[in-house]
Amino acid sequence: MDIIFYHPSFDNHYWVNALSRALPQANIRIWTRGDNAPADYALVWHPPVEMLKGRTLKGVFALGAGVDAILSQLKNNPDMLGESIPLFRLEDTGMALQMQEYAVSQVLHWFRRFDDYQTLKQQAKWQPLDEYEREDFTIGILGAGVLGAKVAESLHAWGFPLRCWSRSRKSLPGVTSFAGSNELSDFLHGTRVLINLLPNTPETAGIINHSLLEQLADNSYVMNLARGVHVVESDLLQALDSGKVKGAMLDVFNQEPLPANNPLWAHPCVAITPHVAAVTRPAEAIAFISRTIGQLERGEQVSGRVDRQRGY
Ligand SMILES: NC(=O)c1ccc[n+]([C@@H]2O[C@H](COP(=O)([O-])OP(=O)(O)OC[C@H]3O[C@@H](n4cnc5c(N)ncnc54)[C@H](O)[C@@H]3O)[C@@H](O)[C@H]2O)c1
Ligand SMILES: O=C(O)[C@H](O)CO
Repeated sequence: MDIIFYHPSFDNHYWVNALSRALPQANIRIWTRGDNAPADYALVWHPPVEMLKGRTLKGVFALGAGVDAILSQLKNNPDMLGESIPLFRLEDTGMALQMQEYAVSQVLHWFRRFDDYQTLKQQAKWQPLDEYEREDFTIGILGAGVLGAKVAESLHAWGFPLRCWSRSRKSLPGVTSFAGSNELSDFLHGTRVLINLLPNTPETAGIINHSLLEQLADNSYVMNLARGVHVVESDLLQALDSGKVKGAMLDVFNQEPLPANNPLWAHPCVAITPHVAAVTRPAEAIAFISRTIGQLERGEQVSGRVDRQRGY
C-alpha cells in the first residue's frame, strides 16, 4: 500500500516516521512536486492541486477537523478529486479535550467576573462585585457535533443551564436541543454565553451577525472556536461598543494571521488566541487514520467521512 503525505507546516519527516510505525505494511512518502507515482491514500492539509489531480485514490484524509479549505479548493478545481474518492476528516483525536479546556476556563473567567476585576485592578480599586447567578448564565452552543457535544458535557459538570443548536435534534444529558433555522431565534433568546463550533458551510458563513447578536441576552459573551468566517467582525465590534455584548474570546478570524491594524486587537473587551483552540495531535490523529485505513482495507464501516454536498 502506498501513502502520500503533505502538510505545509508540520514536521513531515516526523509524521511519516510515526505513520510508518503505525502502518508497517505501507510505503509512506512525503509528496513533493513532480511526484506522480501511484498512491492508495493521501494525507493532506492545504494540498497543491497537482498532488491529488488525476489520481485514483482509495481515500483522502484531511489532517484536521474542518474541511472547508479543501472543499473550497475543490470548488475552484472540480477535477482535483474524483467524486467517488472518499474524503475523511479527523474526529476528535484529542481536539475535544482541548476545546473543553478552552471553553470551561473562559466561561468560568466570565462567570467569576475576572474581566471586571482585571479592569478594577488597573484602577487599583479594591471593590467586591455582585456575584452572577448560574440561572442567569445560560450557555448556548452553536453546532453540537463531535466537539460541540463534548464541550456541552464538560460545562454540564459545572451546573450551567445549557442549550445547543444543530441541524437535527440531539439528545445530550442536561442540554436543551434546538434544531434547524426555524428554532435559531428560540435558541438565542436568553443565551448569555454563545460558543460557536459550527463547520464553515454556505449556510453558516456570517451567522454571527447583527441580527443574531441582537437576540442574545443583554451583557452576553461570544466565544468563536470554529472559523473566522462565521463572525461579521464589524457587527461584533458594534455590539461590543454598544454594550450589548460584554466580551468576546476569539480564536479564529476572517484573515489569519489577524493583521496588526485590525481593531479587534485593541478592543478592551476582546481576548484573542491565534487559532490554537484545538490543534492536531500526531499520536491520536495517526491512531485514527491507521485504524480507519485498516477498516477500509477490510471493507468495514468507517467514521469521519465528509459529505461533500453538505459541506462538512
Ligand atoms: N479553532 C480550532 O482550533 C478548531 C479546531 C478544530 C475544529 N475547529 C472547527 O470546529 C468545527 C466543528 O468540528 P466538529 O468536529 O465538531 O464538527 P461536526 O461535523 O462533528 O459538527 C458540526 C455540527 O454543526 C451542525 N451544523 C452544521 N451545519 C449546520 C446548519 N446549517 N445549521 C445548524 N447546525 C449545523 C451539525 O448539525 C453538527 O452538530 C470544524 O468544522 C472546524 O471548523 C476549529
Ligand atoms: O479544523 C481544524 O482541525 C483546526 O482548525 C486546525 O486548522
